[in-house]
Amino acid sequence: MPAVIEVRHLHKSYGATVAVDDVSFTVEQGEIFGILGPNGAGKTTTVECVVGLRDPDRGEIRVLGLDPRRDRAEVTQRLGVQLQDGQLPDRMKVGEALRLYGSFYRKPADPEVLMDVLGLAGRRGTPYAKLSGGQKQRLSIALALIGSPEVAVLDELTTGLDPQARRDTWDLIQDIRSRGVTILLVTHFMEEAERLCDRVAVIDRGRVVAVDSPTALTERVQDGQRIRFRPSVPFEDALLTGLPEVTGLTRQGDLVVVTGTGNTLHAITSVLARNDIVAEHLRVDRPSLEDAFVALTGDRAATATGAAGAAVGANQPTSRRSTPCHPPPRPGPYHRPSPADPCWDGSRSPN
Ligand SMILES: Nc1ncnc2c1ncn2[C@@H]1O[C@H](COP(=O)(O)OP(=O)(O)OP(=O)(O)O)[C@@H](O)[C@H]1O
Repeated sequence: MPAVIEVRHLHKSYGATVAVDDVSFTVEQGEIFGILGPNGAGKTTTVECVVGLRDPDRGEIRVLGLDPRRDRAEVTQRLGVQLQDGQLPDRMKVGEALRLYGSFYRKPADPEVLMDVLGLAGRRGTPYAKLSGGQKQRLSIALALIGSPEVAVLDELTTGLDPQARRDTWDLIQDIRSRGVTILLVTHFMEEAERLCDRVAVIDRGRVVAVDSPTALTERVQDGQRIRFRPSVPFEDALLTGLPEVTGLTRQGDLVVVTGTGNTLHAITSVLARNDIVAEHLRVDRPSLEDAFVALTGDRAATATGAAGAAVGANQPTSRRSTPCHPPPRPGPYHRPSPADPCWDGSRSPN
């Protein structure tokens, strides 16, 4: 079966800024495919080219075998898009927005069903301005799905949501995929990529540095496991750093953190025992996707970890671009390509 999305040697600059240098990947039917990368890596520019909102300088893109620029009317009918910074007029109601968007499509989904699935049924008559952040996010997903798309492109879909709303949204995305929709997902969140994505393209400085499943990416991390403990009595680093299994040792206050390969745990606990040292509060961490990400992209990807998911570059200032078609020139475009949308007709900010 041909790939649903094919991107080959995509290149896109904004003046002197090279946003996307050389990006290639394919997305197969029924996949949830993630694009992960630090701020400014070129993720949004890549998906904007994929959905036809930007003209690549070089490279080739096919979506369902179509050229997103040349065949844009057809691509628009078959591709649902939720891009960053979507906005609707404050007074537009949830039900109205869905009906309006549905009118752009040949085979619109039933707004009532979508509102049910997305937990918006009770909000049918609520104006956009009165929705919570999570409800706005769910509405933006509903608008991406109102055309019954075969492919959905979702950019930063859970940014700004609380942990529970984020988890609910993940369940929703899995449900959408189980209905046969192929999903291209841009994310900053490691846990999101790990939970949802079948495969991930890691993009750094406009280039793909790896494409693989989250598990396979994690397995690439050389330093394997990380062991933390509090020693019952002080000891010299050399006691453990001399072991062939140990690749590193750091101290965080009275906590010792050892990284290693092979059976590091056995090696260090044996040595400690022989020296009458008890490893208290011992914890073994397996490498995570975040470790793989940092290994692949270097220190630009310094991240914060947390139960709700580590955010790539969470401690970096957000680089901002001018999004296409901003401010929206007509009701509720969510910057989505629509035959009726001036955005779509090239009247937006320059490519
Ligand atoms: N319209 C634009 N005009 C000028 N520069 C832009 C424009 N859009 C993006 N850029 C620049 O291109 C580079 C890639 O931006 P892009 O938004 O594609 O990255 P990103 O990985 O999506 O970033 P983020 O995670 O912060 O959203 C950045 O240096 C950005 O500042």
